[in-house]
Amino acid sequence: MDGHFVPNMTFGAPVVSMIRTHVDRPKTAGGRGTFDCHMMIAEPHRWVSTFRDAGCDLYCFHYEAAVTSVAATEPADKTTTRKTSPKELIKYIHDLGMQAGIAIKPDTSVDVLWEILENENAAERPDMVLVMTVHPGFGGQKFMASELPKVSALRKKYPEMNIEVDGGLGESTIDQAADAGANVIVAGSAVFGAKDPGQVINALREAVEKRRGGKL
Ligand SMILES: O=C(CO)[C@@H](O)[C@H](O)COP(=O)(O)O
Repeated sequence: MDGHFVPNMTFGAPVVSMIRTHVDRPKTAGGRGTFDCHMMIAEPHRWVSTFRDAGCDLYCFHYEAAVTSVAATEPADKTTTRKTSPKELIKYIHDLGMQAGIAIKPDTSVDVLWEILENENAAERPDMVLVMTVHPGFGGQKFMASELPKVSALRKKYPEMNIEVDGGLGESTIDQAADAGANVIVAGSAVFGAKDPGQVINALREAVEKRRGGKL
């Protein structure tokens, strides 16, 4: 969170880099975990290489930020090329060796994603879609079930794609999200506020696995 795209600020690349030293690389690379960096920031093209170098595995940017990036001035960091369209940005993220995610806010229609997902060039297609189930900016908000039809529509067209939900997820809301087809779950308050975080994580994982025949 950068205080521009959303009205709040959180940690940046140096913190990601420090945490990375305590967490193995992705399972696919023999490690324990994937660093999925949800970039709630304006001008997401400017930070791709910085977060790659910090240890990010999946760089997830907001559709709204990519399409509204202004091209009037050069980026301060001239080592990165300005990328304004989602498909260019996805290719750039892939070129730098990361997976690419694209996120939409509650006010954004899922229809903006079809053209991006149907791109014939795999390098320009996202590996994951994130459907926000709160307005981004703050943890601890109420889950918006109104966003789940977007998840269902995506799952119907893309049975195997990673579909993430974020905001207000916990044991009381996971069934709705999993029923709609979400298989990547972000939970802040429910996990960090729990007496037994591991138990909550297991419950969320099991709810998804149950719907997906044992696979996330
Ligand atoms: O960053 C955001 C929203 O901006 C989310 O990732 C929340 O932080 C998730 O937290 P909870 O809604 O689970 O408390």
